Amino acid sequence: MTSPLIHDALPTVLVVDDEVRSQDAMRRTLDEDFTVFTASSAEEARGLLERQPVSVILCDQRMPGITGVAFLKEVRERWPEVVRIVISGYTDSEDIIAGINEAGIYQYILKPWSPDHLLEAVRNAVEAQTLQRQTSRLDLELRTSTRVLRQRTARQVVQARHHFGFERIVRAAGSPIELVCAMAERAARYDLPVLVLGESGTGKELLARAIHYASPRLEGPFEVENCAAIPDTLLESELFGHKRGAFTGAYEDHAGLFQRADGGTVFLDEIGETSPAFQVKLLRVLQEGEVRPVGAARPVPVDVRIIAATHRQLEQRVHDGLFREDLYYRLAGVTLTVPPLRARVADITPIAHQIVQDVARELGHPGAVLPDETLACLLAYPWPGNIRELRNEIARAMALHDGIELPPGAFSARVLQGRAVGGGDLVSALPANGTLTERLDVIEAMVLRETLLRHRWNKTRTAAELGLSRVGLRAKMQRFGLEK
Ligand SMILES: Nc1ncnc2c1ncn2[C@@H]1O[C@H](COP(=O)(O)OP(=O)(O)OP(=O)(O)O)[C@@H](O)[C@H]1O
Repeated sequence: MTSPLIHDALPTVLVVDDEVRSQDAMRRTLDEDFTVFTASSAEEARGLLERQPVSVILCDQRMPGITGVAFLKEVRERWPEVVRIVISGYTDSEDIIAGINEAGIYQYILKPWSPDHLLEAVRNAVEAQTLQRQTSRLDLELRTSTRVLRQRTARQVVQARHHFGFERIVRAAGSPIELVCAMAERAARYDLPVLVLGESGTGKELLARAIHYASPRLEGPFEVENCAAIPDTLLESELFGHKRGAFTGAYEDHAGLFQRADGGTVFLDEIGETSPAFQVKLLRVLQEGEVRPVGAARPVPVDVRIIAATHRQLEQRVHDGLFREDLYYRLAGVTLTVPPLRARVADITPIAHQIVQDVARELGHPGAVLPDETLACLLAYPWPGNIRELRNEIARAMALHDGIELPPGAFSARVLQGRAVGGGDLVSALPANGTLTERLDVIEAMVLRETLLRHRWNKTRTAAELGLSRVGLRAKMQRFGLEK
């Protein structure tokens, strides 16, 4: 065995041949471009491979005790990164062909070899090894970053679950939204489409998110599209994607929201506003489980759960021919109705407190206190814009009012007038959805609130005016969350 002066910059080649003359010939050919080691037997070669990193091994097929291919098979198992070349005469070719796959031979060179051919073969082998190393490094980096990404995703999932779970839906004990949440939590477990009905600002999106994070899809994305916000043509490309050149301005392929949400949930808000043409396309996606990007020849399979929402009476729209019946039934696997805020007066106080905290955090505000007089005022207003309106009112009052305590005067005239008339206009205050009992409950709560306010929360006088016993009045106040 000979060990050359190791030249750091040159790749290393190990020549294994029991004939010293062949070894020398190969060394002379390769010496200028490579650091060449030689070994006269498999035994010697093993010793060297154990001590010395080698890029390429050139092995004669005929050696005492072991064939080149059999030895290279061992090399493959123990030093898989070494690129293997076998050198043989014509008569050996059958053995080589039989073992070539098992030994993972990069190339075999026939004797008599020409120096140029040998040099080129070794150069190519070194290049192949460099590429292989780069690929393995990239592969490792990819696997590591995917793992980091997954870990981060798992952490984010826990956080998201905390931020968007059902506990984020603030409500008073006994609130009608409790029943909605209980149904939603059950529905979340099964891969059924969900249709969420309710007026604007009632928390339909919040409920949809909670469903996603309580579902087996929680690690997948939750993608939101407001179908009323963009014209039909854009909506199609936004949801289903488009191919480059599909229309003017489509400079690149674009993955649509459905593809981005693969494995997760798509929340389609304001579904009632979509055109009949778009409804047909959406129906096809739901039926076939695949989307066809605009301008694409082939559809792409997608695996998403759909939660759709609307403030419209969707069944009525079906009846009026404005919404496809077949699509309606596809979307309405489970239908949940979020009651308006005025139908759950008991929720106003805890939600208002939560909003104060949220807004303080978001605006970097020191925080605010809502005195009883202000809460009474908030309770008396019918909140046609629901929780979104409540949130806007509180944020505005916190931003504009000096001082921690927010008196009724910090709120807009609309809200103050609501208090003055004790519940506002009855018709506009009525919920758009719900059973007769639910709607009558809203009216009952408004009448109670108005009378209580007029009598400055004096229960004896309020009960007397309404023909109730004090105990009866207290029970109703409790039921509707009308505690001052
Ligand atoms: N129960 C609740 N507790 C606390 N915040 C709530 C609650 N419900 C809704 N919100 C808040 O009210 C605002 C409006 O809610 P959301 O956007 O979910 O309503 P929406 O019904 O989807 O409205 P739209 O139909 O207009 O899209 C959001 O800021 C949301 O965080």
